[in-house]
Amino acid sequence: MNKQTISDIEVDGKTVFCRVDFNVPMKDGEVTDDTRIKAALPTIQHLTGNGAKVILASHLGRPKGEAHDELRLDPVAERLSDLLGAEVLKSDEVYGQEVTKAISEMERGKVLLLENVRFDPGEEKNDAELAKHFADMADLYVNDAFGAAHRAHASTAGVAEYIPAVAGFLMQKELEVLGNALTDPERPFTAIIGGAKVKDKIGVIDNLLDKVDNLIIGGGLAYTFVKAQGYEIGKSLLEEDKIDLAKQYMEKAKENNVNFVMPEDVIVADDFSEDANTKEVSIEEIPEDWEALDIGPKTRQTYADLVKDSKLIIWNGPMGVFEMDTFAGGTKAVAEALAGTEGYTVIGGGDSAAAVETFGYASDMDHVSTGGGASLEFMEGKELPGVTVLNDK
Ligand SMILES: Nc1ncnc2c1ncn2[C@@H]1O[C@H](COP(=O)(O)OP(=O)(O)O)[C@@H](O)[C@H]1O
Ligand SMILES: O=C(OP(=O)(O)O)[C@H](O)COP(=O)(O)O
Repeated sequence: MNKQTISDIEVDGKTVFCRVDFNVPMKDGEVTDDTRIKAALPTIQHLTGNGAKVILASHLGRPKGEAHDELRLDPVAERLSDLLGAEVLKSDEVYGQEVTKAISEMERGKVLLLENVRFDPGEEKNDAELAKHFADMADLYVNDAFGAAHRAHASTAGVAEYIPAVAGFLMQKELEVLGNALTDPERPFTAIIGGAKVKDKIGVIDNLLDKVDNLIIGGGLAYTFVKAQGYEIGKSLLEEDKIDLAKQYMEKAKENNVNFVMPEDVIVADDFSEDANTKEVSIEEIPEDWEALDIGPKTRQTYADLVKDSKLIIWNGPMGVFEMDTFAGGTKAVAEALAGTEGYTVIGGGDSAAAVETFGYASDMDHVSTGGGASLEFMEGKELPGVTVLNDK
């Protein structure tokens, strides 16, 4: 990586403003999944262990510049404290006198978590005043918030204008794993793209067609491609204005000698519900009033075989409506294949990560990215503002 990291810089005696992505799922005031908090621990422990005062900043949800009690970071501070086995100070302010006082009274090796930075209207506007307030608190900026690296906000980008700025370990790992996968891939290289966000993912497909050996399409995304091939898809998910693009991509796949793999059979349902009537049909036979909500058994086998024979597999987006047991089989089969392959496996995207977690395969994956939107934009070849602002090596 051509950006400086915390390994390149002395932190002893420094006050560090460290942006993390603690945008974690919560229910009734409790953190329900602490993956993102755990992922930031190596950076936090490196800083505290090497004599820095650590100021942590994160967003939670989308409060749009106003304080909302249910989006305060107190439960996150509590969980972080449990994980660190050490006290975590928590401020109710994003910046200001209370914060300044807490920092000046803090000992080295201690951690202070600021309030949800999106309570301040300047955060998402990348307001220079707010960025200066952040920079004034510290000697060094560390960005470890890979999940928010595609946002140009005051705490993810603006602050880096004023003090030295380096990447944390999580940021470094995410960029290296995803970067290596894309720039110097082991082959056969297979990408599996599914889910429902056709608009968001179509750009990734374009970029991946220049890099992969196999491009496997599943989930709701598949049916725009099936339609583009001239088959009827009943009431399955369709992005009408992307049909021409889908055709272009299938052409591009041929030109680039990419094995473009689509479902050959599917599970169709007469209703979008768990107890709908279902049947297995070939892709040419989707009935008019039915919708395809999962890939069928032959397709699962084909996809699993390709995964088994690949050296590198990137997976983004479930193969079916996996939240309903009736349509979870395809996603489960692909997750199982990834868990069993000897190839290197990379999972990106909130729902795919949740699926491997739900099915108990998370620990069998080589890398489960903490960024959904961020990993997609990275794979699309877009610049991530939260990375661009960091100091070059
Ligand atoms: N055949 C399908 N029809 C409709 N929705 C689908 C289908 N297959 C998957 N989905 C839905 O796609 C959603 C996930 O899509 P997406 O957000 O693009 O994935 P990710 O978060 O992994 O990037 C899930 O809620 C799932 O129910
Ligand atoms: O959860 C996040 O994005 P993700 O769901 O795409 O991984 C990040 O914390 C970014 O949050 P945002 O999309 O509100 O800027």
